[in-house]
Amino acid sequence: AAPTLQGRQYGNSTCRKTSVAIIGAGVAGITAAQALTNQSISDFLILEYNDYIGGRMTDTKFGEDENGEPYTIELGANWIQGLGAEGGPENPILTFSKQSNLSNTYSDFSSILSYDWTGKNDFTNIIDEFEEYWAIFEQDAGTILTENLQDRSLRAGLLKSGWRTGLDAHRKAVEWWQWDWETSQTPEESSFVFGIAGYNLTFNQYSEENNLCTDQRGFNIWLQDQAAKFLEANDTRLLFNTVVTNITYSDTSVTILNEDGSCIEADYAINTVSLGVLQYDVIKFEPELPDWKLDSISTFTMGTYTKIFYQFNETFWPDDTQFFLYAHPSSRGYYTVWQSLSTEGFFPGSNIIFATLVDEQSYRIEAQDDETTKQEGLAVLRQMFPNVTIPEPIAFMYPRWTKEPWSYGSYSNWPTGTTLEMHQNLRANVGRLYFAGEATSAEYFGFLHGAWFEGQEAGLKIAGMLTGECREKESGCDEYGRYEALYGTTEFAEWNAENGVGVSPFYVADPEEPGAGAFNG
Ligand SMILES: Cc1cc2nc3c(=O)[nH]c(=O)nc-3n(C[C@H](O)[C@H](O)[C@H](O)COP(=O)(O)OP(=O)(O)OC[C@H]3O[C@@H](n4cnc5c(N)ncnc54)[C@H](O)[C@@H]3O)c2cc1C
Repeated sequence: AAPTLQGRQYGNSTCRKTSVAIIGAGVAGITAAQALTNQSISDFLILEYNDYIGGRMTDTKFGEDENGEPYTIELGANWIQGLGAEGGPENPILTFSKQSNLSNTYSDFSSILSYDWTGKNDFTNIIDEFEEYWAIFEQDAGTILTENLQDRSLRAGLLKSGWRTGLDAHRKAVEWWQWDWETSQTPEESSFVFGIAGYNLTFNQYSEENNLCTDQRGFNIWLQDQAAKFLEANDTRLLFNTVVTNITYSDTSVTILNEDGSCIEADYAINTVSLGVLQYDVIKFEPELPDWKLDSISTFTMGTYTKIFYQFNETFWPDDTQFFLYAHPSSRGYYTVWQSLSTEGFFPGSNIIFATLVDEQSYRIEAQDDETTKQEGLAVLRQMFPNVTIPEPIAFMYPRWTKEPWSYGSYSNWPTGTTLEMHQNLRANVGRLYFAGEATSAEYFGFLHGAWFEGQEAGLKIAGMLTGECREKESGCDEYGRYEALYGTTEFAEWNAENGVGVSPFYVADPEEPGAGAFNG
């Protein structure tokens, strides 16, 4: 039966009681629970939509090996990004991966060949060229940051540095490989300052190295192993297949209603659902979330990153190369990056290769059937390798991240003109309801380690408030800071003729009052 609100008994003894309710068993939810456990708080419940620990770190079985066994492939997060260098911190995801003996292989981005509609065509020199511009626009972003100048789009930053694609398909492909492939959005859609800062905080602070998980237990095994340190098998505090539909919050408690009619009454709650889930209004909040919260939820963006997997009966591409860059003559981002798994260190002999599409291209293929997409990719491969007779694949699949009701997209991004204050409002609690996850990380949005640190911080803050003992030194154990009004730079009085606006933007022509709209007399 469809769940209704009628069976709801808030504050009534039929609600299960707990100190802390955690919504989501992804990275942030598990680390929040671990932080609570480490502060001796064991009275929590984790409510999870799916039936596994991992959230957007999720895998599936695909194709088959020579023994007829399927491969485990990652549909979501796949890399440990920014491993860490000597003298600097180690990425916590690497630390946990080591504890789980996770199989992973270094992604060598210089192992790349380039192609276009004519077949093989070496334009990899443009990659080096782009990196020279990077050194310039990175400096510009730093100046904007330190001097509190106005943010602009990454596109504006690129143009200012002198980088141009014009209509050149090869330059567009290189730009896509260097930017969109990482952030899942275009330079037009991305903040210049926070895009570059986010990049540096991961790849300069840790290192530029990325390792791809090839573990046949699935990437999320490391998170399951961490969870097993404080959750028992079939722990009754972990509720799978539990879909939260309503949250009632106040300064004294949080009550949560689930789709199955059950309810939870908690002293505190941590909501770790994705920004996409928040944007789709899946969960009804009571009272309605305040304006400053709704503004931040609607400002930050959720990108989509789609991996399209093909298995063939042979490896017809060079099996010593990891990446294949393809420039389509007119469509930017059209099957631009292909990644071989049939390569030493990955799944050699698997004959598996996958393409990545993001953003508008992802939305386009999510709206069409599998067969159409399969044929599009095959047509691209046939352009890339004109001398090979490319057969139909023996296995094919791709996920539709934008349509997943527990994710609605892949990971977040900062649009042009955002501020740290606007972002802080995404992190800030409302009453006793807290928020954590990849998107609430100002430092590492979009990454596993971002979710990790944010879950930990929310858990520690709440533990501090419950026990009166603060472990969270830097940001404190009270509520998150918030900014209820965020002002721009242009005062209303500056809307005047001197600045080029001689007519009031609120003026509507009125025959009774001719000329009434003019400013300044
Ligand atoms: C395609 C893709 C590729 C990526 N690649 C990388 C990568 O290579 N490296 C990297 O570091 N990061 C990568 N990421 C990002 C990384 O996966 C995320 O940053 C991270 O997993 C987010 O963790 P989280 O805990 O914030 O959110 P989630 O993992 O989304 O956890 C939230 C949990 O809440 C649950 N939930 C949602 N709605 C409800 C509800 N109504 N009721 C109950 N439960 C609910 C969800 O099922 C989920 O388990 C990638 C993501 C995607 C999708």
